[in-house]
Amino acid sequence: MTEISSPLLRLEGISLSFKGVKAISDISFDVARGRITALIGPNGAGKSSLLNVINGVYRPQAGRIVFDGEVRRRMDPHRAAVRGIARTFQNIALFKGMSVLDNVLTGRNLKRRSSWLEQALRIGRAPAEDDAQRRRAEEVIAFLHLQPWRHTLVSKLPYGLQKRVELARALAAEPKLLLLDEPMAGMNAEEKREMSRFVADVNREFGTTVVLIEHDIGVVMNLSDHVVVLDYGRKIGDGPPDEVRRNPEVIAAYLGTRH
Ligand SMILES: Nc1ncnc2c1ncn2[C@@H]1O[C@H](COP(=O)(O)OP(=O)(O)OP(=O)(O)O)[C@@H](O)[C@H]1O
Repeated sequence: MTEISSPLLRLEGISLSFKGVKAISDISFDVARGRITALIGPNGAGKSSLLNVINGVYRPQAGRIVFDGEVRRRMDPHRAAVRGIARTFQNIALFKGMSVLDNVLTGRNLKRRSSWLEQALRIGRAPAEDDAQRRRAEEVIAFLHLQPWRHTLVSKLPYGLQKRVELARALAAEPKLLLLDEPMAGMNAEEKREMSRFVADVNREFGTTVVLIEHDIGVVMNLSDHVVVLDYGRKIGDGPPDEVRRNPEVIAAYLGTRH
């Protein structure tokens, strides 16, 4: 059995290159269960690549990943989703021609037990399952205050709301680990505050462990329990926000004295 006190995710010596160009060099850190970890660092530091390693989109050349007690050289995207890793993307990846509700329902696909045929003909397990899936999707929509737009096409929504729908779809999968790639990018200060509150609420209400990439240091300091700093693919800081903000190497990277 997995110990509650063990980290939900452990990265050990992860290195990743693209055609010989190093994107990530020997990165190790732990993500504690039920906490919010922020990944920060200048553009091109390797943050998105690292999320792609965690959910199995990229295959690291070295290192290993321990997720919820299971050790792997690499994750496989489907297996990562089945094991409870959900993510949102820097450039929103929703079905723009579908309603908010239908998008959130797609987040529940892995939870279905009925066969394709049962679903197509609405027989067997399908009808009861459809009702249960819909109820769960509606709960997530209510939790994230998206009810007024349940039947609105995603393409008709302003950017900030689309980001929230993406969060809803990821949450609908009931993940253990939620990976958020710049959930507040392109938002104004009020929208960022609102999104921060939603992320904090998700974490508190459902105990979901969160790893997020964020450029706004104010948001990071307020929201996260733990900060990991990357620069040129290397880890240059790892600790509580207050400690990391005093780290001279982090200050140098951010003030641009080495860039
Ligand atoms: N698919 C890819 N093919 C080749 N190089 C890539 C690929 N993905 C990322 N890289 C390179 O890897 C390095 C890290 O990029 P990554 O996108 O992970 O950084 P980042 O910290 O997320 O940056 P940003 O804040 O701009 O999103 C960069 O030099 C980038 O050009």
